[in-house]
Amino acid sequence: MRIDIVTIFPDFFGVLDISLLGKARERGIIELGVHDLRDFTYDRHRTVDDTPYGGGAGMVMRPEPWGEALDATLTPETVVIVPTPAGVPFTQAAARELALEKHLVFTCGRYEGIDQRVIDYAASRARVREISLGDYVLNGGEVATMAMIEAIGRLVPGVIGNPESLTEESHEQGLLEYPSYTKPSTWRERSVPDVLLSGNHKAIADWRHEQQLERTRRVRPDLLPDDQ
Ligand SMILES: NC(=S)c1ccno1
Repeated sequence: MRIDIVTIFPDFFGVLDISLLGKARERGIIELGVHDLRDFTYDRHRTVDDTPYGGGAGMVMRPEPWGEALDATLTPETVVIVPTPAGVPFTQAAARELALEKHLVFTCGRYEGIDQRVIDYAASRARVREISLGDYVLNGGEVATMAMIEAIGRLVPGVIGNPESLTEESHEQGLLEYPSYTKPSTWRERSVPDVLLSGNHKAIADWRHEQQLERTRRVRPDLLPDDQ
């Protein structure tokens, strides 16, 4: 997979050189390109924004630099991801789908957002997904892009050493994950549930599933299937 990010804060993504994604890049599983939107401007001040038509507070990102940034990154296989509070909620299912794509371009808006014609133009050349991390407003798309790259990148085939470890995580089966424990068996007078020490694999699996249901009922009843 190749990922391109267009942003006015390219240094923000330096952290993607380390950890799991850093290793995936070293192994050639994921390629990453970070592009400074100001490199697609030609005025002395490298201007990327201007006042909104129709008035109103704040500034809007100009279409011209974005058009050139898209020209430099789009391919017929690209999925353009626009982080925006006005987007479709991001889910584990979306992360799984996007992890199978060949090329993602993240467009990090700032100010009051990107001129709408940029999104419309992008949609004439590639698939575009406007995605929200949640019902709250950030100062720009960079934090959301980082979170999505983490969620998507770890699902790209070959990135996680043991794919089985992905199957029992929260939201993978539509339920929240069960509680986990490790040594010591007793810590500050709190002991690990006896079933986990029993060696009875069926009893452990049943207990874990029940814990998933109980935690999901308590914390996220909206995720429960109707028959649970
Ligand atoms: N909620 C999201 S993804 C967002 C992007 C920019 N501001 O909020």
